[in-house]
Amino acid sequence: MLNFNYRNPTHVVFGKDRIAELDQLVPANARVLITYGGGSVKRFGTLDKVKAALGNRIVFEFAGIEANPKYDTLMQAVEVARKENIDFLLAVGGGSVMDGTKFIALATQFEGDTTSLLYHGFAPVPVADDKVIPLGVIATLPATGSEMNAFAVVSYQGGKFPVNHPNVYPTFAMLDPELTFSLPKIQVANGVVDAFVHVIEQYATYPVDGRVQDRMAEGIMRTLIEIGPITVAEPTNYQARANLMWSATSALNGMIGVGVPFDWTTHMIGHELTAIFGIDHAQTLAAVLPSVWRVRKPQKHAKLLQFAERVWDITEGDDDSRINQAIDKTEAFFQQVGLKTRLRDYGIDKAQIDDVIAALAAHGMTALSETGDLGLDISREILEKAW
Ligand SMILES: NC(=O)c1ccc[n+]([C@@H]2O[C@H](COP(=O)([O-])OP(=O)(O)OC[C@H]3O[C@@H](n4cnc5c(N)ncnc54)[C@H](O)[C@@H]3O)[C@@H](O)[C@H]2O)c1
Repeated sequence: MLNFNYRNPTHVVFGKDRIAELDQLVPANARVLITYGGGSVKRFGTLDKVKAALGNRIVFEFAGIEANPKYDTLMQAVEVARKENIDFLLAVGGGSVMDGTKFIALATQFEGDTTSLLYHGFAPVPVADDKVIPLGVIATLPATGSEMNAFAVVSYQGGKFPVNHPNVYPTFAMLDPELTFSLPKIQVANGVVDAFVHVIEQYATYPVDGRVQDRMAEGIMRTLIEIGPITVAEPTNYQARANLMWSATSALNGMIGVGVPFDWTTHMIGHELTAIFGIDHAQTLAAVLPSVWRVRKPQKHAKLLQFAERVWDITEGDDDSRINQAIDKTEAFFQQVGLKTRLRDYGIDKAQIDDVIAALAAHGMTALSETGDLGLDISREILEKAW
């Protein structure tokens, strides 16, 4: 196992009918900015319940944080936060709203060019620790794990940029499965696949004898395989949705990623596909992951074999056949929940792979993978196989 530090300060408040508890979770006398997206929180009555729970606090609202949140939109919220001396942010929404709110928390008191916050890759952005506005989240879409991690992804000038800082862990994350019942089926399917691929990026690398991490990862994946199709088909099945919600949070709250290598190739290629073609985040992952595996079988041999046996119960055949069966079953699982797994099915021409390669080059994505040896030539091979 590799050396690691682990700290996760987010207070998880899980279960139905918890919104009234905001009164204890949000500091009394706070000047609160509630952030949300396109209006589903208004339509389904969540916003009214949130405002009622906040009682006499001074509350402002910022609506319109879009999917794949844009820097320019978030800077409009930063202006509101600065003007109104906001000292607590409350995100109500999916990964895009939660991520966007983390960026607002960082940018509001940042002195200097706020676009510079976008260019630190996976390293924490350099802001003085006490200059981040605290935030809480009410998650309405189980997928990203943003509710219990310190990461955000922000869209800017045709690219998607990871941003992180230890002070943007939400102080609390309210996870009520019932708040997700209103999701369209495709968003639930996206959530199942997003969570699954988050686990994979921290699991399907090379073995370091991280037994707890591996078995937790395998447990999350088996859970997603069990409940994924059910929760897509039965939107109001509380137990299935509760298990999806906790799977998605557990997939990316840091626990399974401690002391093990990570990959993130699928995400980095996927981000370019979203930025260029507007394909939903999880759908890019569904198309890219099987192809990453088919190209990187030699590097991932041992973990893919373990994955075949422990996640899919595949015990027959030689090594290569077991790995191939596991990849095929994973691709079929993504299709079963409702996602397409080929780039051509998303309307991309084969010639447009050149645009993706150019974007990867422009964003410095030239040494991907758990070993940093995945250059543009291999990304091209992956994209061609995914087509
Ligand atoms: N921070 C992280 O660790 C992390 C990890 C993975 C992905 N991401 C990023 O998160 C973003 C995707 O987030 P997402 O998948 O949660 O989707 P999303 O937040 O973009 O939401 C997708 C759509 O669902 C709607 N929606 C949300 N909740 C709803 C509800 N309860 N009922 C009806 N509609 C609802 C939204 O309005 C939106 O139109 C991408 O930008 C991705 O890059 C972040």
